[in-house]
Amino acid sequence: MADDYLGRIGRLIRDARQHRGWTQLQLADALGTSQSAVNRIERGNQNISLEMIARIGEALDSEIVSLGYAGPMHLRVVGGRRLSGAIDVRTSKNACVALLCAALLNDGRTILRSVARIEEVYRILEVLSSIGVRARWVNGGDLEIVPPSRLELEAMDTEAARRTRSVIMFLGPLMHRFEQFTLPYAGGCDLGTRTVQPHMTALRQFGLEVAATQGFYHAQVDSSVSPTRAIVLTERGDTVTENALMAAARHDGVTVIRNASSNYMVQDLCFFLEELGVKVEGIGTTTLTVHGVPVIDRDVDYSPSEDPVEAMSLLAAAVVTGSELTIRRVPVEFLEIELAVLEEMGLDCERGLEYAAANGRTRLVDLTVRPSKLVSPIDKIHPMPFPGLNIDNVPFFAAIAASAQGSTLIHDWVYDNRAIYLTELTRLGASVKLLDPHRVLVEGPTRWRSAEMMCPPALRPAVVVLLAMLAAEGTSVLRNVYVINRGYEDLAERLNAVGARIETFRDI
Ligand SMILES: CC(=O)N[C@H]1[C@@H](OP(=O)(O)OP(=O)(O)OC[C@H]2O[C@@H](n3ccc(=O)[nH]c3=O)[C@H](O)[C@@H]2O)O[C@H](CO)[C@@H](O)[C@@H]1O
Ligand SMILES: C=C(OP(=O)(O)O)C(=O)O
Repeated sequence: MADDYLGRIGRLIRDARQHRGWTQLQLADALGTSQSAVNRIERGNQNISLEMIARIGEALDSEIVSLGYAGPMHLRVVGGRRLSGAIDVRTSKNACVALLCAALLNDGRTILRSVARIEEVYRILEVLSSIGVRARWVNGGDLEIVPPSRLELEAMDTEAARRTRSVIMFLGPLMHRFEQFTLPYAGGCDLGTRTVQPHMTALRQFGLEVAATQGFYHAQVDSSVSPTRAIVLTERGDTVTENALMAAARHDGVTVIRNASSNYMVQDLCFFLEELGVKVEGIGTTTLTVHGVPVIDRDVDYSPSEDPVEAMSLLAAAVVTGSELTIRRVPVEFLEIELAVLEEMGLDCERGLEYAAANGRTRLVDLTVRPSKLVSPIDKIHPMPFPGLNIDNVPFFAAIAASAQGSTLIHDWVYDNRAIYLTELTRLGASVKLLDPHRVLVEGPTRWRSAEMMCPPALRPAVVVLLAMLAAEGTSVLRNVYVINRGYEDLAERLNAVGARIETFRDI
């Protein structure tokens, strides 16, 4: 009976794969497994988990194989366990999505190496595929992107586009291809108001005018307009800097961008533009000078760098569980302030020798974190644009502060809502008092207790809750973790490999 069941599922998978026109190897690549494993699955010779069936369904875009509707994913966490061993940091969501948008600048073939397999990337891939871009996984984890001679913008998958904030970065590349186009409003984490006005102000100097009506941006480009002086960004934002860079990349002339973000994803984009033949001066500073190239048609390979925010998340996992854990491939330049603050709080951690990331530019270290008696910092924790403490790392300080002796003031001036979500930690036993929408006071240390709860609708606070569950004795349940999968690849499996016990389950 069981064999028959496996055989039937195998045949369904084979049919769906053939329908998609994929080889077994292509499916294996998409799943990060071997061709022989796919062969065994298709012949019914392999036990297959519900999770794997859901992944195959997603990869093949087949409702049959996903057993109808694969519902939201949840996590069951058996907490109170120490982590140990070593875990690698993967490539960053924020660089990967920017580079996928930047691939639209190139008429040639772009290969991005070891791209994070995360929902945010999947959404951008869905948008790219819907407009005719050939985007496919190759070599197990690389992405090959080849734009068609004409993008079919009218066919855009607007539902996928609305689920990400990153689609706003289509503005810069599309300006070079169309005099008129329409994009849906950008989504992303629910963090309160996130204006796109700085994007419009910057791109206006390249002739872009945007009218926003009924959920869409209607863009109009006057190609006779070009910047007559330096573009001064009204905010030192990451994606606005990336949009200005992409507009400048194919602008026939030299563009100076001031008040630019020099954050990690912006640096990755600059390195990629250099591969495309666009000279960028001032990388790592707040003034970027871009020597544009009107036509870019190159076959290029680029390796996005490791994610500093994932590194911070893993470090926080070690701290809250009182573990000794080595976090490998940490992009240390983008974690310097965080480490300095943590060392002041008493964190025992050791850095190995620096080595270069696969892009040859970003500096990495392996970092070993040891169980430490932490005390609260004297000054408040607050973010600043790079090289300040990373805005996306602030939430992790809530979990760390809850593990430290004393009270810590966390001031997230950037986002309207993110600090509010940190109060969810009280359900797991922490003392987190909301002073106003931007400030929380955390009193530690905490005796964590298990709980069952929904994910807050924001990526970093959701991961912070998961980390607290790892620390809490007993079994916790975290429901609807799409928001975590938006930015982290196989987080549960990878934490399990260093000693966590997290089970994934779905409503079917
Ligand atoms: C895809 C991507 O790369 N997303 C990142 C990017 O989003 P992104 O670049 O889209 O960030 P936003 O433009 O939303 O800026 C974040 C917030 O910071 C405020 N702000 C920003 C800069 C500044 O100089 N002054 C200021 O007030 C903005 O008004 C906004 O409220 O940057 C954010 C801030 O680092 C990160 O949280 C996101 O993970
Ligand atoms: C806020 C974040 O992402 P996004 O800009 O994609 O919403 C984040 O990465 O924490």
